[in-house]
Amino acid sequence: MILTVDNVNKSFGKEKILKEVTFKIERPSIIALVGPNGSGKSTLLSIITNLQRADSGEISILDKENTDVSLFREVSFMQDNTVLYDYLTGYDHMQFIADVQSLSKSQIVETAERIGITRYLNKRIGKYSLGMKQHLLLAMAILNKPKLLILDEPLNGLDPTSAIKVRNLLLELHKEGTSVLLSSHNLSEIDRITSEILFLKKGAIIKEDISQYERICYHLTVNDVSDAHKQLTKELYEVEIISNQKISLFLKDTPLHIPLSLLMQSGTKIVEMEKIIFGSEDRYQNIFGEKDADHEDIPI
Ligand SMILES: Nc1ncnc2c1ncn2[C@@H]1O[C@H](COP(=O)(O)OP(=O)(O)OP(=O)(O)O)[C@@H](O)[C@H]1O
Repeated sequence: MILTVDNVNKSFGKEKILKEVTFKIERPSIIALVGPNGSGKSTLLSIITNLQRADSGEISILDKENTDVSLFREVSFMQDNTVLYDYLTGYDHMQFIADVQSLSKSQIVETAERIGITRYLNKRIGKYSLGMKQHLLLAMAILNKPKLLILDEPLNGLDPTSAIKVRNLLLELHKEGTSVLLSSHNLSEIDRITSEILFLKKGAIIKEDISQYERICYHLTVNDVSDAHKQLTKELYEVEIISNQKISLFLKDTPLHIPLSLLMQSGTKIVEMEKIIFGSEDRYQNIFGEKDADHEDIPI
């Protein structure tokens, strides 16, 4: 068993943040923790990594209690960049971890290369951009090749190219046997990494394999919208007219060529086609919707 979270409760004052949170990671996987701002994701991750105490409940990692100090060699937690010291260099931060865990200098060099931070490793953190800090934090977290890698918003502040690099790195680490538990607001990136999602709603976990909700939608620009709509609905396809030239066609298991040939045989001209995948974003809207005002951002 990689991680067991059993009946975890946590309140701050009168506010109950986590209510009987229970879930397991049984095999090496990538799991995303998703919820609105202030829903308790960071609190849960720091409780799992024993940086905060739960009011009640039990947590074990790799079949040891999460308070077991020997776990620091097998588990890493990437927190936000407030853990970095402005007057130290990136190398100093990596060196500190290497010293504590008896890792070699060559591991620092290799990891820095892998993440692509070598060129600024000797600069002070005060001169790092947000994205550079995120890369360094990630390098620090994977330096010890952990069995369980826990990441709080690893995609925060990354440009699209860097986000793709980080996504590919997480997929590679997973192939190498690392389990990844990450919180993120970037649902389209999450869809590309995993379909296993823990939604945190009003303090409780809703665990879902969202691949069951994944649907592909094609926006088709056609010469005759109402005729195309008629032909497809007659064959029980899910279709919506979105403008006087465009329809949306939702497919789950049917190959695209079947409805397309149906349209062409009935004389419809398809001028343009765009593919859209619906996954966790759809599900997020269903679970949290706009009416869930419990965790609305409060203007300061
Ligand atoms: N040390 C603390 N003392 C009091 N309240 C706290 C403390 N830490 C967090 N909270 C409150 O607990 C709630 C959950 O915070 P948390 O940071 O875990 O949420 P989050 O889901 O990670 O949010 P975000 O997505 O905005 O990062 C918030 O209402 C926050 O104000």
